[in-house]
Amino acid sequence: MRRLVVRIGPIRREPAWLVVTLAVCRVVSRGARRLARAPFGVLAVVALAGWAVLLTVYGWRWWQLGPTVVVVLLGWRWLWPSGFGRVLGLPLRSVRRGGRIYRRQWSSAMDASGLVRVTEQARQVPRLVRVRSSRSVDRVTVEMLPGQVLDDFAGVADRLAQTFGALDCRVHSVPRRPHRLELWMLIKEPLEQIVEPFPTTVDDLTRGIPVARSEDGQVHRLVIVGSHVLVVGATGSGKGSVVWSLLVGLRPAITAGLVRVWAIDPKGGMELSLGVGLFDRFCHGDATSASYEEAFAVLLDDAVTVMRQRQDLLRGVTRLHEPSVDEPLLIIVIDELAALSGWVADRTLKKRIETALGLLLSQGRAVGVVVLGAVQDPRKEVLPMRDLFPTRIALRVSEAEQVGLVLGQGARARGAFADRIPERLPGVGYVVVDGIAEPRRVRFFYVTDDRIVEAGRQHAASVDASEVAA
Ligand SMILES: Nc1ncnc2c1ncn2[C@@H]1O[C@H](COP(=O)(O)OP(=O)(O)OP(=O)(O)O)[C@@H](O)[C@H]1O
Repeated sequence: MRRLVVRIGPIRREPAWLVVTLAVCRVVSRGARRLARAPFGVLAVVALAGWAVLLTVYGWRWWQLGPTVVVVLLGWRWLWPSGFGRVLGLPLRSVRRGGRIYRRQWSSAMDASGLVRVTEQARQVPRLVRVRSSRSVDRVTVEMLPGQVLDDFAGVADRLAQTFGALDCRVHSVPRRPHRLELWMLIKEPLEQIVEPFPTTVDDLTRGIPVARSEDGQVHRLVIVGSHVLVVGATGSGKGSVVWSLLVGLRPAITAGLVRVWAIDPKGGMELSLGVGLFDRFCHGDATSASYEEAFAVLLDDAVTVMRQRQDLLRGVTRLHEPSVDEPLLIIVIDELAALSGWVADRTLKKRIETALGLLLSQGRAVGVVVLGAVQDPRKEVLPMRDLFPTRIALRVSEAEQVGLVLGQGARARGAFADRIPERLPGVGYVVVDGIAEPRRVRFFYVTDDRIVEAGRQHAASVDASEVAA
């Protein structure tokens, strides 16, 4: 008798009963975990069980079960729509879209995109593992064939999007699963809505400050400890929202004395002055200074001095500084980097600024002196040290070539189309962190002027209160 077997990927073959049992166990345990996180879901199950007991005691009627379930589900959906969506709505949507759209066309879509391997013995198709849908994105997990890499899929992302009727397709690696990847099929623009800032705590300094929402609806965190951050974007692309999402999110750590901010605003203080309450030092040009670039050079030289002192202190003790009240993380915020590197007319000053910046960018992060810089134009003659920033963010840029200059060669081929971000979506951009293959598309928080001022006020009030207490 022939045994029924199910193909699992290109290599393994397992009996069907084992695959089905494992799948059922996975669905039940996932459902139970989701339910445990949804109080109304637990309540609904308890209510249904109670009702069933009552019906049994007073005479069980099968037809009564249907209306009971409907009433409970409607009540749940009405009273707690988000929990209902998470526990029931989205899993059902995942099953429906997974079956109707992806599984049905999978094999032919892989074929049409050149991802199928045909040998004399077999025709090997990358395996569709599962589909998880949110309202705007379908995350399709795929097991690649031996020898395939993420770039093979990234190269045909446009074709895959077109085949499955998505607006766009992004390819992401799966942590700790080198054989798998995720295709994020965008059903509708997930970053259309403005994102309100999230509250932060001191602990977020090490976990990463929440600064944005990513396409799958998750909060995106930016780790500034041990990393310089470069923000590039055309005028009006929302560079300010990146800077302020981070600085306002850092407010608890600033108040706790774990972070100090020195800010340089070459645009005469127009960009950063609202947050002056959060800064330890604030340096900007004005009409009365003959050469305000000199002031920028002094600030950068002082930062280099702090860096040197830290190096003496930490040499032989640790390779990565941990922020403390005695030795806080020092963040140098520079609103327009080009004004410091490319546009300085005085040659001596230009050299001095470039030397200080180069030293900070090449040696500062290990000892807790980091740079957060924004710039409109990423070309080498304007920003010679752009490669020294481990975290790079490209908001809307004007030309396709600029994407590679900011995010690294190949980033655009992996789906970072920063040149295609529409003007109506300021604050949307791609983030690349050294060591992580693919860029993430996110929308940064919309931080109003009032919030920035409020953050400065909160900081000042806490400092005053602690001084009075002392
Ligand atoms: N994350 C965001 N969400 C929604 N709107 C935003 C966001 N960021 C910025 N905006 C809006 O976009 C406009 C331009 O923003 P911003 O001034 O930060 O751009 P910029 O890149 O700093 O421009 P410039 O280089 O000219 O200073 C502002 O009107 C702002 O309200």
